[in-house]
Amino acid sequence: MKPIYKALTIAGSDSGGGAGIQADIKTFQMLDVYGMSAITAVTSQNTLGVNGIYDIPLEGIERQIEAVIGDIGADAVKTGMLSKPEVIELVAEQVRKHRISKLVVDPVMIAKGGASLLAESSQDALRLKLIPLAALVTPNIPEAEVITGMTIETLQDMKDAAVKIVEQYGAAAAVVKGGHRLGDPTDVLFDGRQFHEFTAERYETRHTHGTGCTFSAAIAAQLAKGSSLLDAVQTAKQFITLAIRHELGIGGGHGPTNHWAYSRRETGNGDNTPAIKESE
Ligand SMILES: Nc1ncnc2c1ncn2[C@@H]1O[C@H](COP(=O)(O)OP(=O)(O)O)[C@@H](O)[C@H]1O
Ligand SMILES: Cc1ncc(COP(=O)(O)O)c(N)n1
Repeated sequence: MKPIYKALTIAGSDSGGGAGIQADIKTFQMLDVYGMSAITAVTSQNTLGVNGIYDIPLEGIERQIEAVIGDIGADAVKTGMLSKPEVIELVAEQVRKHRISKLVVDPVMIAKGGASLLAESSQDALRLKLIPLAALVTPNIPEAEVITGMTIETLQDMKDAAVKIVEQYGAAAAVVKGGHRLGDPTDVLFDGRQFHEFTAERYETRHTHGTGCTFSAAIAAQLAKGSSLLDAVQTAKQFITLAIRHELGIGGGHGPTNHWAYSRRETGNGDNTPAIKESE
């Protein structure tokens, strides 16, 4: 029998199903990984924005993590919306306690509609407590600017930020995502030794709700299955590029991406694997 690989997401719930826990579990499932969740906050949210955030008490978050890891186990863990410093500290403690090495930290800060998903007071905890435990941190450009205090405009700035997250803050690797720059989006991975750039064609769309969650969940899924970091990021880039290109067009605002597209790419309901240029 094939082994069952398992991944846990510690993140917020998006009632609209496009980001957060829902995006993560859909992505795990499409990549043949058994998905589990520890919910940090429930958001009432749709493609138009977030109109309510209901934090789960710390004890509830801790119990979800203990319940899952204590019984089922997780081959990889990813984090999303953690909102408060106490939550970040709790998650860091759990990661250390359970010796989780394949930890992907997506430093979610602001939803596409502008709602803040991370208190400003959490930024230090993120930098000092969680990032040092990460196998990979996956900031977009505004998040990388907050973490590093740098202004990021050029590809070189993205590289410098990735290096700072690794060398100064102690993550094993960082990928700075380029979706917020103009032109074809290039993501820059620094693995502690080398840079790798992943460039896909930009698809003009407003339906990019949950792109960051989906991308980091795909990386976590691939790591859970034993992929190298480089292969995991490459697959995740293909997964997110297809998911964006095959937009579902749901809702009146920033709609979700298409989590089916990657696994249907060879059966006619998707596309062939998109061209993604990789350079060092
Ligand atoms: N319009 C687009 N077309 C193709 N790829 C995109 C587009 N927007 C974002 N991406 C890719 O989606 C992923 C998430 O992007 P980004 O927008 O930078 O982060 P976030 O969703 O966290 O804000 C990255 O791999 C990025 O390159
Ligand atoms: C619960 C939750 N978590 C994360 C995001 C960020 O989503 P995006 O990938 O669009 O920045 C979100 N909108 N809601």
